[in-house]
Amino acid sequence: MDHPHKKPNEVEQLKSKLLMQVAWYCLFLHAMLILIFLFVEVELLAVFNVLSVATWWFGIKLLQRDHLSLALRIFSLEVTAHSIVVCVLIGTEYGFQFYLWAASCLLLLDVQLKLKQAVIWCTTIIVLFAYTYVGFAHPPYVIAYHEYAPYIHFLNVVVCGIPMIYTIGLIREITINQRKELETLAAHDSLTHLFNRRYALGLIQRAQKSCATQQTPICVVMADIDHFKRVNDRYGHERGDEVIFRVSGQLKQHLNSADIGVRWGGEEFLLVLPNCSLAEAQKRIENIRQAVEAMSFNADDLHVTMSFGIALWRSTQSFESALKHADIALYNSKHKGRNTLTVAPESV
Ligand SMILES: Nc1nc2c(ncn2[C@@H]2O[C@H](COP(=O)(O)OP(=O)(O)OP(=O)(O)O)[C@@H](O)[C@H]2O)c(=O)[nH]1
Repeated sequence: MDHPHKKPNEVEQLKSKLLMQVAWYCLFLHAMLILIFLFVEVELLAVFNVLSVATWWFGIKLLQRDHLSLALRIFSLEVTAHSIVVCVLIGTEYGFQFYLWAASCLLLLDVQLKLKQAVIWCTTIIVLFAYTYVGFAHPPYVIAYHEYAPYIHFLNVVVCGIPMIYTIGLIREITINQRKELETLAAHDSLTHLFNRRYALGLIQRAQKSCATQQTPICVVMADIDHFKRVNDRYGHERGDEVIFRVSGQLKQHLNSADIGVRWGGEEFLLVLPNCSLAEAQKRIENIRQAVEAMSFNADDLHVTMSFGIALWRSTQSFESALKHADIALYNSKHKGRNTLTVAPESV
């Protein structure tokens, strides 16, 4: 449900900004057209352009008050009516009917319009576009400088086409970026930015399959911050969060791109190390242990240590079984007095 204080939608904000620029551009364009139509003596079209300037001005005011949807509908109506009137009066030779495509695209940008309604309206506009070639072949007016009609036609097609491509391209980019952002949010834990448990399970299974195919070893490590409850109790929950965040950063620094670092629980982490032998895993985890032990925090007397349990994940074994062995090894590390690592006996 929408909350009054929710962050404004980035696509809607961008649409509003773009539309404001387009609206000012159209307002000046129509103002110029007043002069041009007076010059070529089609006074009726000059009058229509006065109405258009007023409409675009009104639309700009609506945009300034954040009425994007209403502004889009008014702009679309103006462009449709204007194109049809011009085609009725001077025919299709000048290419003004192409603005009907722009009107149709404007309506599609209105997300408050239901898709079904938008499709019906847009189809109607496109049918009108097609009809202009049939219905307005013999216009009542032949304007002065008629020989320039092909050039004006060319210009109108370009003026309609480029902004449409630009706008759709930009919205495409934002949509892709937003999808990536959502994927990152769904995959990571918000405090540590390590993978979350749910997302990591898929990664872990694929990593194990790949190691089994290539017949390379893979290790599973359970890690836990020692006496973390004391940190919370003595320094407060906020400082506790900072410790979890900084320790996670330390873990990340020691992970390769193929490794999978997961926040498994509150102060408990799972590391899956593909293409890594038991001996290599022991060496790497010992480095992490020493790095965590050497960390300093904002509170001078605060120091933390970590305990680890390492298991080799055999290709015949399920993940749950490898995890259980690593968990028991971690328990043994705790039992031995913490700040140490233990290899699961089954792995040796
Ligand atoms: N600040 C903070 N604390 C958390 C978070 N998640 C879990 N905790 C706390 O972490 C503590 C974990 O305590 P225990 O599981 O008893 O273990 P421990 O005190 O670390 O002791 P050992 O594991 O036996 O060394 C609990 O007090 C939880 O409330 C978190 O996101 N932030």
